[in-house]
Amino acid sequence: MEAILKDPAGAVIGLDFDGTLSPIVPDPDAAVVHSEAPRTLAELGRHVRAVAIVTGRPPAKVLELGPALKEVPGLVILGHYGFERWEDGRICAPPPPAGVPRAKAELPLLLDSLGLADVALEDKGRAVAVHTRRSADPEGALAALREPLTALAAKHGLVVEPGRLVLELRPSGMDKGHALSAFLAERAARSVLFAGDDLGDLAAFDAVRSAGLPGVTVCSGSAEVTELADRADIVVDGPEGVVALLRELTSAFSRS
Ligand SMILES: O=P(O)(O)OC[C@H]1O[C@H](O[C@H]2O[C@H](CO)[C@@H](O)[C@H](O)[C@H]2O)[C@H](O)[C@@H](O)[C@@H]1O
Repeated sequence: MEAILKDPAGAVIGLDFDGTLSPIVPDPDAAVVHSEAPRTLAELGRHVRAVAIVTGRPPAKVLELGPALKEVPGLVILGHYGFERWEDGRICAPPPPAGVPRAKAELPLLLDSLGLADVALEDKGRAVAVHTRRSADPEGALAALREPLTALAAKHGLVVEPGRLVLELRPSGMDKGHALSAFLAERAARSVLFAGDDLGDLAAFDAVRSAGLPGVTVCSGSAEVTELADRADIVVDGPEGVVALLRELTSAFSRS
């Protein structure tokens, strides 16, 4: 953190969305960005080299759940684990893989055969997520789904990305670590801070460690995922704690 405080103009700040900038809620479509996050990111952005949201969500969805983020100067959203990028009001995205609609078409029958009709599907375009948060037995449903979804993903050239009571079928070849590393190089970062809450953020933590730069990893803590806290430099209390930390950083930059 010392390097970031000394030289904010060289710092890149990477932030996950769900569970980090947006509190976890039962319905993925009902998630909203923390009310103070857009203003905080705008203020932070005035001091640092770049602020990027690095998320498993499509960028368009992030902007739907946090419309005020569109007004944050210079903000970049690396969505779908880095496959899609939003910047300056434009989305850059390669064509979605054919395996996703094929896997999605097979899901209802598979879920039915497993007796798991109460799980929720999230069509993400470039991926499809199976959520168990609102099931009668969320952990049991997740365990029952792991093997059949892995087989379905393999059949259609996809991989399974595990998350908070969710298993997502998505294309391989990209993760938050690759996305963050490429962004650090692009911006010639001199230091980096990344905050996340979920298993998909571990790749970004690894990218911070291997960047060859002074780096800070922040865990947006929850009782649901403990792996990140063990590997983080700083643990804060959920999105409220993340926003408070970013505010403190901005105040420190303003004072110096
Ligand atoms: O990379 P992220 O920004 O953390 O996105 C990861 C997944 O987040 C979303 O699911 C999670 O948040 C939901 C809303 O709070 C919650 O209902 C769900 O249980 C969580 O797993 C999102 O729906 C997924 O598409 C993202 O991949």
